[in-house]
Amino acid sequence: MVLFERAPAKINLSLDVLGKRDDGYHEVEMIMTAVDLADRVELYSVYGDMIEVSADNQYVPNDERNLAYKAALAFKNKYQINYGVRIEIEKNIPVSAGLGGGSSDAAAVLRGLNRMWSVGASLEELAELGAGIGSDVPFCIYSTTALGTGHGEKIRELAAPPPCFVILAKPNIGISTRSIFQKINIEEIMHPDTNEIIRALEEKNFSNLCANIGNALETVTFSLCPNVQHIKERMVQAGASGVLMSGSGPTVAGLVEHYSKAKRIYNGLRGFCDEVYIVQLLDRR
Ligand SMILES: C[C@@](CO)(OP(=O)(O)O)[C@H](O)COP(=O)(O)OP(=O)(O)OC[C@H]1O[C@@H](n2ccc(N)nc2=O)[C@H](O)[C@@H]1O
Ligand SMILES: Nc1ncnc2c1ncn2[C@@H]1O[C@H](COP(=O)(O)OP(=O)(O)O)[C@@H](O)[C@H]1O
Repeated sequence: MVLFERAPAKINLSLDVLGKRDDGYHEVEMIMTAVDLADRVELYSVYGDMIEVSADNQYVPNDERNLAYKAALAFKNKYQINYGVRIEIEKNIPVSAGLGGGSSDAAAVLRGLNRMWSVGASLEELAELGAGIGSDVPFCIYSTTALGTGHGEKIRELAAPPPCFVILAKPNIGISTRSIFQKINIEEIMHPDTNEIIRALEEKNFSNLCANIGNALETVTFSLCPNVQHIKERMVQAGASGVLMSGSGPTVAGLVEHYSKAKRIYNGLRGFCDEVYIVQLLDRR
């Protein structure tokens, strides 16, 4: 048997850090929404009790370090499944980019194995299981628009953003989420107004949304990688209505209402930045 799952990337519309916790994580408040740039995850049932994983990207490990492997192992343990699975991942989401690609692959494996082995777990149960794999996995189980609290794993669905185009620009550097969190100085960071963003989503007010989006981790990533700040400034100058870094970076996301403007900004950034995409939001509620 073979089945496939789409694993969409996410962007942050906000990311606020409220404080450091005793378990080493940071208490966050962040709004995320899924976009239509996605990995393709194929699941093959195989004889025996093995988990095999392969991804067509040199930066992604093809062993038990792969988040998709971890998801399959967690699923088999939780539901006491003795079957084997081969996971093949077509990577389209840039790696270590702040776009949640690995987390989305893990979430896709949980959803897919739930179908393949007819376990009948609810999405809430899969999200709870996913929280043990990574902070972003619960969001990726739903891949809509949501507020993430705790260390990001507590998910509350929000109203969908107004339809828009998003330019994603990723410079050729990978960012370690852990190292960015380690360097935060809580006294120095900016705090986006999460409630204003939620209100803008509820009112489908594009300009208020763009005026309020923001990411507390930008200060840290910009100081380590000034190129990320340059890309943000270029997008603002080029006329994007709202611009912020996604997650811990280095991808910068620019929001615009019309495709023609997205295309102009895209053309201006290519040649200056290695990977540039125009994507749309997945959440069309
Ligand atoms: C900050 C976000 C925003 O989406 O960054 P990106 O990965 O997208 O850049 C995510 O929540 C990341 O989630 P994820 O990539 O799953 O990270 P995890 O494996 O849970 O955490 C990696 C490491 O980052 C630090 N960490 C992560 C989340 C958090 N709320 N506080 C932290 O301090 C911890 O040191 C942790 O060991
Ligand atoms: N299936 C996977 N896809 C991408 N990266 C993975 C995967 N499994 C493990 N990783 C590792 O996880 C790290 C973060 O990857 P990724 O999820 O792309 O970053 P981010 O959370 O910044 O979007 C990388 O070091 C990568 O090698």
